This record gives sequence, C-alpha cells and structure tokens, in this order.
Amino acid sequence: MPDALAAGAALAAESARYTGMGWMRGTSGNLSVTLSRDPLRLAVTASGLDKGELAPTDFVVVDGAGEPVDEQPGGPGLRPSAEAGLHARIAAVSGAGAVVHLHMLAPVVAAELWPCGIVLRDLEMLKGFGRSAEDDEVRIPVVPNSQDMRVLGDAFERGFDPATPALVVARHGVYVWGDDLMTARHRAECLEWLLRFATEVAR
Ligand SMILES: CSCCC(=O)C(=O)COP(=O)(O)O
Ligand SMILES: [Zn+2]
Repeated sequence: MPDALAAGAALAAESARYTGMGWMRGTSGNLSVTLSRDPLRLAVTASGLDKGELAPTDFVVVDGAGEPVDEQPGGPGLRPSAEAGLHARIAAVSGAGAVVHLHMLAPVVAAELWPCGIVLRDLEMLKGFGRSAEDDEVRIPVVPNSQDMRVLGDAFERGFDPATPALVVARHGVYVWGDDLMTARHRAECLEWLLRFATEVAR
C-alpha cells in the first residue's frame, strides 16, 4: 500500500491528466487511493479545488465512512471530497486500491438512454475494461443521483457485481476502480470509448 504522501503526489498527477482529457471540468471529479484496509483509510482529493492544479498535499485521509481522521499528513484546513463516503464504500465492498470519479459525458448520456443499466457486448475494448470480449454481456449499473453518500452507497451495493468495476450515477458522472490508479485509468479510458460507441450507435 502506498504511504499517504506518495499517494497525494499520485492523486495530483492523475487529476492533472484527467483534467487535460476534459473529464474533470471546473472543480468536478475526485480520486482516492486505499492506504490501509484494517482499519480502512483512504487518501482522497480535497473538495472544491481545481483538480488540474492540485498540490501533492491537496488530499485528506478519511475513514470507512468518508470522514477525516484526526491526524492529516497534508496539514489541517482541507475538506475531503463531498463524495468521499462513496469512495470509501466502493473501496470497502470491491477491495479496490484506487477509485476514480469523473464527469465524462458519455456515461451520463448512456444513463439517460438506459436508466436500468447499460448493456455492452461483443466489443474488443471490453478487454481493457477488465472483461473478456467473449463475455455474454456486461451490464454497467446505473443509480439515481443523490447528495447523500449513504443513499448512493446502498444503491451501489445492491447492484454490485465483482466482475464489473464501474458505476454510473445518472445526471452526474461515473466511478471506476481497480487495484491502483493506473488500472483504474485504463479501465476508465476504455469504458469511455465503450459508452461513446454505444450512444453513437443508438442515435
Ligand atoms: C461541478 S462539481 C460538483 C461536485 C461534484 O460532483 C464533484 O465531483 C466534485 O466534488 P468535490 O467535493 O470532490 O470537489
Ligand atoms: Zn461528481
């Protein structure tokens, strides 16, 4: 597991990369890395900042409920992402080492078209999402948006399939996870391609 300051540097670098891709516009999006499992601790990006310009210390260590712990390696004064509670729930349930939340357009357009879940099949890029192109079908769960992370967490857990490392929050954005930030990014990149394909074909 990474130490907190190394995780902070990686969160800042990945956030800058996603901002360059147009997936963290304004102050949108947030990323986390799991620091320990027992007790669960995550380093999560700080709330409300331009994610393209994060300093390596612009993160907050949170517990399994997404609440800040007492000692902060980056110092006091930063709030954890408003969505830290959902990051913690996803990390707890899936065992992920990193969770990324991005405000891409394709997932929210797909959720408008398929609010009960987005079905993908027979596409080579599914391999890059951690699935086989021969899997019968891959269903990306869609949940309604909420400002309450416990409501989102409960909805996530009801639809959780260990083989599907993503969740679309309707009219909001997407969560993707993996063992580390690079795996989560590769999956997010491939999922964006898959959902862009699905929405273009449906037009
Ligand atoms: C225009 S961003 C609205 C809040 C949001 O959805 C988001 O992803 C960023 O929240 P944070 O608290 O992590 O800055
Ligand atoms: Zn968001």
